[in-house]
Amino acid sequence: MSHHTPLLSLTDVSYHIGQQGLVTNIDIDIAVNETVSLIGPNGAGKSTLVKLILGLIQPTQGHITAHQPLQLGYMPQRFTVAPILPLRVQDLLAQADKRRLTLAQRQFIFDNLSLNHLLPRQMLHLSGGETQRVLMARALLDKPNLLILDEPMQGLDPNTEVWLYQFIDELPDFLRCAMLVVSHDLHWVMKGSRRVICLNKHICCEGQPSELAITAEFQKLFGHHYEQPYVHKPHHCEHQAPSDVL
Ligand SMILES: Nc1ncnc2c1ncn2[C@@H]1O[C@H](COP(=O)(O)OP(=O)(O)OP(=O)(O)O)[C@@H](O)[C@H]1O
Repeated sequence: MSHHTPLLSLTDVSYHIGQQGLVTNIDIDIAVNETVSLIGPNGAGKSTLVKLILGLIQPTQGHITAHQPLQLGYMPQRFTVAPILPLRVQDLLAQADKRRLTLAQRQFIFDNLSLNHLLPRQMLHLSGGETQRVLMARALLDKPNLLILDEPMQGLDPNTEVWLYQFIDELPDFLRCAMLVVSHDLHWVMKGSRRVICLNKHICCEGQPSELAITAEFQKLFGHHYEQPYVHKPHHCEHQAPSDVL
């Protein structure tokens, strides 16, 4: 299927609570295997849009159409486990549908996310970065055709962050999928070639990063934070080989 085969369309979607429009008149098309970055200030409606796509809430206006059977993967912004609930990493991951990936493919995910030693551990006792890796694995094990990442880099140290961005940029063929990445990391968003949608209740602008920075509304929202092109500087360290990054 080509990059331009449509996967999902939002048509004039709004979500209101009473008189308040959380998102309004949203038109978005996502193609098969396309990566789209979603940015916008706090309260812009990004999480609301994600909930609409996940089907957790229904549009109060407009409609959402899947052009292919959707298999959604979702990596949440936060994951909290009640302190009294025993939940091991392997218990959480066991919820994925085992028929969708081969054993070797599942092992690829465990190996690349360095999860093998974490499997017997309690979710409650994991560090932030370890939790993110488990949540990423959980989303991928379902072999989604649309993967939604909600601020996936929160709480990650710079090395792990660089590594995780690279991981999602270079997913192997068997995991290739469309991605919607909610991000506050303008530097990552603007250095890539992925389509960017800037939300501020409505879509205030969208396009390739090179086109985006020049629109007036974008400048107003982000101009003061986005003055210089980003230069990517992984923190090299004599004592840490790239494979030790995790
Ligand atoms: N159930 C609700 N009832 C009332 N207001 C809500 C509800 N859910 C969200 N809101 C409000 O809607 C607005 C959009 O919220 P949303 O969480 O979608 O924003 P966001 O772009 O994800 O923000 P952030 O970057 O801070 O995570 C916010 O002002 C929020 O307070």
